[in-house]
Amino acid sequence: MGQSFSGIFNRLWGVNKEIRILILGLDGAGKTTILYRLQLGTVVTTKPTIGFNVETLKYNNLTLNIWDLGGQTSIRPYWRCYYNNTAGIIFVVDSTDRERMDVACQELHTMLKEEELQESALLVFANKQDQPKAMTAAEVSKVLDLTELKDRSWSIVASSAIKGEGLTEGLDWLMDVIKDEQLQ
Ligand SMILES: Nc1nc2c(ncn2[C@@H]2O[C@H](COP(=O)(O)OP(=O)(O)OP(=O)(O)O)[C@@H](O)[C@H]2O)c(=O)[nH]1
Ligand SMILES: [Mg+2]
Repeated sequence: MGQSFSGIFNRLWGVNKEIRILILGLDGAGKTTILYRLQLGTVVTTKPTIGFNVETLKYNNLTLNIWDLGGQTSIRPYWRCYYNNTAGIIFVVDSTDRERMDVACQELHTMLKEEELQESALLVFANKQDQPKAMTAAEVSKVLDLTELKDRSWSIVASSAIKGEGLTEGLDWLMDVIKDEQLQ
């Protein structure tokens, strides 16, 4: 009996449901490229984002509202205006940008301290893996201090937005976690 109820809930979860996802990270990390790669399946030519892009993506029976925010230093203070009601955060790192890993780490942990994001799951993309000098996902995980995160579902996935690798895998993980947490 219990099992059949949970089966019904599982199937009903997501019907007409809207899920809010934020894509954050330093400028040039590949956020906008990832957003449109996920939505259109192609690589688009981007300009630095001033403000945000928001797109709707159908994922199974869910509607994902994905907000891609500009990552330049001067606009990072505005990220917090978008935190409310966020189910999942996608934090994108340029894995070749070794000089700014400490800045990425700082921005990530500052953001995760915000009250409004305490319930949000975190997916990190160690992006630009097609580049020979890219740090591995394990190396990025270490410099970002991800193992220090407590009481939060998180994962790091190696990706290349240009080649389209890792993106679906990452999104699948994020949606599974959000579903599990909302069904509890
Ligand atoms: N080689 C490689 N280049 C990438 C990858 N993803 C994005 N880029 C390139 O990196 C540059 C910046 O990408 P954007 O998607 O505009 O970066 P962004 O994070 O949105 O940057 P802001 O809008 O300034 O915050 C572009 O030239 C992209 O083509 C990747 O996986 N591999
Ligand atoms: Mg952008």
